[in-house]
Parts: sequence; structure tokens; C-alpha cells
Amino acid sequence: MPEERKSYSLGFIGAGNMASAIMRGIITCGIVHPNNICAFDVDLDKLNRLSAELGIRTAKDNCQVVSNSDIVILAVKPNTYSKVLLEIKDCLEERHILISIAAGISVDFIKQLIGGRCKVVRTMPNTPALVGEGMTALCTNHDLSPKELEAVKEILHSLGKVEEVPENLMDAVTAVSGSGPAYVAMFIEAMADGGVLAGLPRDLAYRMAIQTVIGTARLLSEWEKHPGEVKDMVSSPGGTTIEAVRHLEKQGFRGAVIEAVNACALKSQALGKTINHVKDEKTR
Ligand SMILES: NC(=O)C1=CN([C@@H]2O[C@H](COP(=O)(O)OP(=O)(O)OC[C@H]3O[C@@H](n4cnc5c(N)ncnc54)[C@H](O)[C@@H]3O)[C@@H](O)[C@H]2O)C=CC1
Ligand SMILES: O=C(O)[C@@H]1CCC=N1
Repeated sequence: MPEERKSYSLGFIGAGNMASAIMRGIITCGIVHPNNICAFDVDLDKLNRLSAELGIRTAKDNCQVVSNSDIVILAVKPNTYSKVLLEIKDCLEERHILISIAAGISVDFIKQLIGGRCKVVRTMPNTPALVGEGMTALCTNHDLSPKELEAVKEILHSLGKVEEVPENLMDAVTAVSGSGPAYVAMFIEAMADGGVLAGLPRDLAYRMAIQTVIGTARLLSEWEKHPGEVKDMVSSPGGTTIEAVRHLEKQGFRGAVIEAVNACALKSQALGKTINHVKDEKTR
């Protein structure tokens, strides 16, 4: 772990799957000491288990998370955002930076609910943050001073790679990298099932499928190869691979993935609209 640790304190509202992935990533990388991480979750058993495991501090409620922190990560489900934002609104001060990780929720929506009391950054992380291989998108946001932006980026970089994108791309980002680990895991599971069908023991099939995905991803990333080029490199004329490729094409593999990613982006868009609509109804 690096010797020098940052002095800012980090708060988590919600200690579920994504929050714990981010906490573990940050703690493993050593960028923030567990003593400087504070969290609250309505599921107290979950909160206390995580605190015991990671050594993070717990708060008695969401407002205490805010008062104990410089940077607050709002890690509840999108449909809980309004409730939590209204709850913490009066505890927020100008010094705070609120990081949203929710699918579909816009910066404007958050700012309206908290009456612009602090700075807001919209991000879309993903679960490989757990092992420092995350992909986080960060909305370009002119609210933050260069120093504040640097602090936020430093935290996100500790989870893996970071890309700055305009906010109108966040639904598409959610569909590719935010939700993507689920599709990749399904692909690995299916590939291993195929291996089992062909006679491999289950655990060996998983190890081989996983390493094949890791290796291919590294090859694409480090050699900056086009995916089609790698497919062509593997496909010997009249060989085994092209036979499999033929079947994948016949079963609509690429079309299915394209449609799935597009459906996910539309869902993220719709989620934002529904939540905005609910909020509009409430404030009428
Ligand atoms: N799971 C993932 O891979 C990713 C999730 N996200 C986003 O992260 C957010 C959280 O998603 P997950 O971690 O998957 O959900 P989750 O259900 O695992 O975690 C949400 C947590 O919020 C807690 N909670 C509910 N109401 C609360 C309240 N009023 N105050 C404090 N805590 C409360 C729940 O008890 C739960 O532990 C969502 O907005 C989602 O869009 C973003 C990227 C990837
Ligand atoms: O499924 C979801 O809604 C969240 C957003 C991105 C990944 N998981």
C-alpha cells in the first residue's frame, strides 16, 4: 500500500453491492484509510458486517454520514434518490462534493432536490472496481475547481480506468460498462457450459473460459487490436474456430448483444424520466 494517504474523508449512503465494491477498491489501493470512510445503510446488519470486515466507521443516519465527510457517494437505488436527497439536503454545505453513481439520474435532478447546496458529480462505475479493474465514466462538470476535480478523479482512478464523457452519453455508458460485467459473466458461464457439454470438468471449464476472456481483453487493450482482427487471427481456414463463429452468427450472437446493450441504454433513459416525472408530480 502507498505510504501517503489522503486526508479527505469519504462518506457512503447505502452500503450495498456497488458501494462495497468501491470501498474495497479504495481500501485495497490505500488511497483513503478505512478510518476516513464512514457509511450508513438502512440494513444495519449489512452495514455492521461491512464495517467489521473493512474497518470503516458507521454513522447513525445519512445526515451523520454527510457531516462526517468531505466527499459523499450516494449509493442507493435510483428510486430511493429523491427520498435520501431530501433527507440530507439540510446537512449539505458548500464544502461537500456529492458523487452520484445511479443509472438514469441527472445532475440537474439532484441539484434541484438539494437546492444547489453543494457540488454534484455524476459517475457510472462498475463492479470490477473490486479488483482495481473498474471502468468509471465521469461527467464533465464545470462546477468543480481543478483541485476538487483532481480529488474526485484520484478516487475513481483507484478503482481502475476513468473516462470523462458528456452527460448525454451516460445512458449508453451504463449499457456498456455499468451493466457490462453481467453480460461478460453470462458469456463466461455459457462458454463453460459448452465446455462441460464437450466433456470438460466444470471447474476446469470455468478456469479456461475466465482466462480466455482475461487474455483476449488484455490482447485487445495492450496491442490495440481491432476485435475483428483477433477473431481472424484465431480462425484458421477450414478450421474449428470458423465453425463456431458460423454457429454464433446463425444464432444471432452479435445482434443479441447489440439489442441488449441498446435496451439497457433505453431502460436507463426511461428510469431517469420516470424518476424525474415522479418528482415533478410530488412538487406540483
Ligand atoms: N451494482 C452495480 O453493478 C452498479 C450499480 N450502480 C448504481 O449503484 C446504486 C446502488 O446499486 P447496488 O449497489 O447494485 O444496489 P444494492 O441494493 O446492492 O445497494 C443499495 C443499498 O442501499 C440501501 N438503502 C436503501 N434505502 C436506503 C436509505 N434510505 N438510506 C441508506 N441506505 C439505503 C439498501 O439497504 C442497500 O444496501 C444504484 O443507483 C445503481 O444504479 C452503478 C453502477 C454499477
Ligand atoms: O442494474 C442496474 O440498474 C445497475 C446500473 C448499472 C449496473 N447495475
